[in-house]
Amino acid sequence: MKTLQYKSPSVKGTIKVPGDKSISHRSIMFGAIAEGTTKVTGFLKGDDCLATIDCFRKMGVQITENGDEILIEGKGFSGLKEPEEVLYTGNSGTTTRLLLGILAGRPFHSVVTGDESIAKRPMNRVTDPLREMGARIDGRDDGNLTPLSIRGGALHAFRYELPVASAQLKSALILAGLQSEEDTIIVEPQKTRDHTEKMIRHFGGNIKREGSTITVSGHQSFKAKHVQVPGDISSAAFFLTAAAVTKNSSLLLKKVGINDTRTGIIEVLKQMNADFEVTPVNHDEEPIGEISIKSSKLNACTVDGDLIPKLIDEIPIIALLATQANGKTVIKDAEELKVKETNRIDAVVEELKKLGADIEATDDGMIIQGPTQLTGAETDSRGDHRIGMMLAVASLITNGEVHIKNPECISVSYPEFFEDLESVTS
Ligand SMILES: O=C(O)C1=C[C@@H](OP(=O)(O)O)[C@@H](O)[C@H](O)C1
Ligand SMILES: C=C(OP(=O)(O)O)C(=O)O
Repeated sequence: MKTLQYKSPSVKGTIKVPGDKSISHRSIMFGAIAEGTTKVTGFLKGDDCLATIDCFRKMGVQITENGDEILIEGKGFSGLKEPEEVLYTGNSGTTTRLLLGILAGRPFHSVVTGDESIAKRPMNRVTDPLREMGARIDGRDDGNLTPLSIRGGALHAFRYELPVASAQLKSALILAGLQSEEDTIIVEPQKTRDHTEKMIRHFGGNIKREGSTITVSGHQSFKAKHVQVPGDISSAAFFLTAAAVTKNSSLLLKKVGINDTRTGIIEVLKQMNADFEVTPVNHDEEPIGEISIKSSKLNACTVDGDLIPKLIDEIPIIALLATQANGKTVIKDAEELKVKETNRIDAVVEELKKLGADIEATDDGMIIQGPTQLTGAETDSRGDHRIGMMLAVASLITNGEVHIKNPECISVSYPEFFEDLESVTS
């Protein structure tokens, strides 16, 4: 249990959030399937990405830590060995789903399982199309739930329209497609984060995009590269909110990834009239920027449609922002929240209600009326890192203590979160 109480704090100073989780996972995967030594700097040493490292070590890939660097001795797709042990993906949906895409093309047997939250998350969105490509996959609920058993092998030509906007599903099919005998064509209903596509190009592979259609050719091989992981905008969102909702605040966030498939939070801050500025500092494939933000007088807004995939993980903290914005904020088209680490519609609504927020769940999102003075209460992260961090930021503006059950889960994406929060609050 964590107890937090602040008396009218300001959020001030400079902060560098840890590495991007999505890019960190992919850096290990591409380092493992490339040939040569890949060096990764800025890697997120959170539980989820450490689970990815562990899975590839179990397939015989040598991965070492050298201070701030991770070194991966890749030997190509064919260098991956049949694991003797179960591949344990912990709490990480990204590890589980992307790994399935790699395993689908490997000529060996493996078993993938995760924690009790992963055991409830739907895997058939990935296993059904991978079976159509030629992989043999079985598991509970006809291959929908972990543990999953995979026997990969030759994959054939495949065209698939994704039934759901999911970068994990898209990436799993791309990773399988890279090993296929023929082309794989994937059509996205909405644009989702494109870190996999960018990493393929970075490692010397090719992938084409025309409108919403992605074409991946098979039998690709990659050469080791240096990957520099930018700060995670999904982690930055908690501090952007902390500064915007508190008085006399002024915060600078350095080296934040501002890939335009991830900047939905920036668009929401703009719509809410927040006092902030984004300054790009490079123009690389994965762009990086500095974001400065001050205490803000916020207006309510609508968050929906194509914006949702660009901020899907930020919705818990956007809900908190909305409790401080003037008017009715409507979040819709976000059914995917129901299949994250928790059902995040229920978790956000029920936990924020405990703090006195005026918030209602809908079938595909939530409606929040603001501004409200929040009050202290007993709350529960429910084992979901993003709910835990949202509740911790909420404690900055409650007029009593906030007790958070199971705060440890925050180490999934942000092991130093409480130290960083401490360092910018006064
Ligand atoms: O591809 C990725 O790295 C991720 C994709 C998103 O999931 P979905 O693909 O399920 O939307 C996101 O919620 C998750 O935190 C990371
Ligand atoms: C949904 C998330 O991650 P994953 O799907 O990888 O568990 C998240 O980090 O909010």
